[in-house]
Amino acid sequence: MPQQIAEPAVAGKSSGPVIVARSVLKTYRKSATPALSGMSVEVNAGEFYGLIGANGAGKTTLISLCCGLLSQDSGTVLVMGLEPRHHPRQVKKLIALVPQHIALYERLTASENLLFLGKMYGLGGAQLRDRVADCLAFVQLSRHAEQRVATYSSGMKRRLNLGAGLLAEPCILFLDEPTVGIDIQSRQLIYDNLRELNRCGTTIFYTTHYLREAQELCSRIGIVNGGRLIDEGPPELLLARNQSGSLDGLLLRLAGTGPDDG
Ligand SMILES: Nc1ncnc2c1ncn2[C@@H]1O[C@H](COP(=O)(O)OP(=O)(O)OP(=O)(O)O)[C@@H](O)[C@H]1O
Repeated sequence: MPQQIAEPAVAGKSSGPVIVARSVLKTYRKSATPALSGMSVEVNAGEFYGLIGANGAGKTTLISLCCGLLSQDSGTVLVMGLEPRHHPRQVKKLIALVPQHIALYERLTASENLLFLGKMYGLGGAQLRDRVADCLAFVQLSRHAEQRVATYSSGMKRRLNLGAGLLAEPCILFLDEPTVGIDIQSRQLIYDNLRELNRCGTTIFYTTHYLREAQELCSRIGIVNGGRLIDEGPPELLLARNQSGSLDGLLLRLAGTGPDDG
């Protein structure tokens, strides 16, 4: 079982959607086709929401908009009622992003990485040291706290990447393919950690290519194709409604066989 982690201050106490995207359009500069072409999705407080879709479907773009890293061309994006592009600082206090790439300093130890990041979040002193210890324990890396990240396996780096995302006790955790390329043992540990976080009230918005994983973890799944949501629902309803035995089959049928299918 993962370590208990403190419940976020506001999470679980509000009801209604905490993430809203409405008719969002986004085309990258110099790109001929839109990355998002009328994306609409709502995620409620306390949900474990999974977004699945082919490469290039628009998942990372949506997360980047929600985290205030990009601006949409039109449409609405709200995170806990705030527009990330207009209130990036307030939104950043409420959320954390665990990106697809490993965002860690290889030459620093695990604790040094988290201490550095914690200071950037405005934490300090005993509070910061406690948070670092809690986050390392949560991802079961306490024993390797003083080891340089360069010596970590990819699974350990992924776990530390997740631990880093939890430092500021976010109300909403955005995870962009957090388990890509890691072994089943480390993946299982991450699943346990995420379930525990969600049980404690953290809303999780998550993208993955491991469809079984989405089916196992998520209370609701959205299927995105060509920059818009084409179906969504609890996994079992989604499968029943589409008379499909597996999410793989459903995704292939609804979203085509690959990113070039249009
Ligand atoms: N910085 C960028 N500049 C131009 N085009 C981009 C940029 N980032 C993404 N795109 C394009 O936007 C579309 C959506 O990309 P996005 O990364 O959001 O998809 P994704 O669903 O997250 O894909 P993956 O599963 O491969 O991570 C793709 O066509 C992609 O080529």
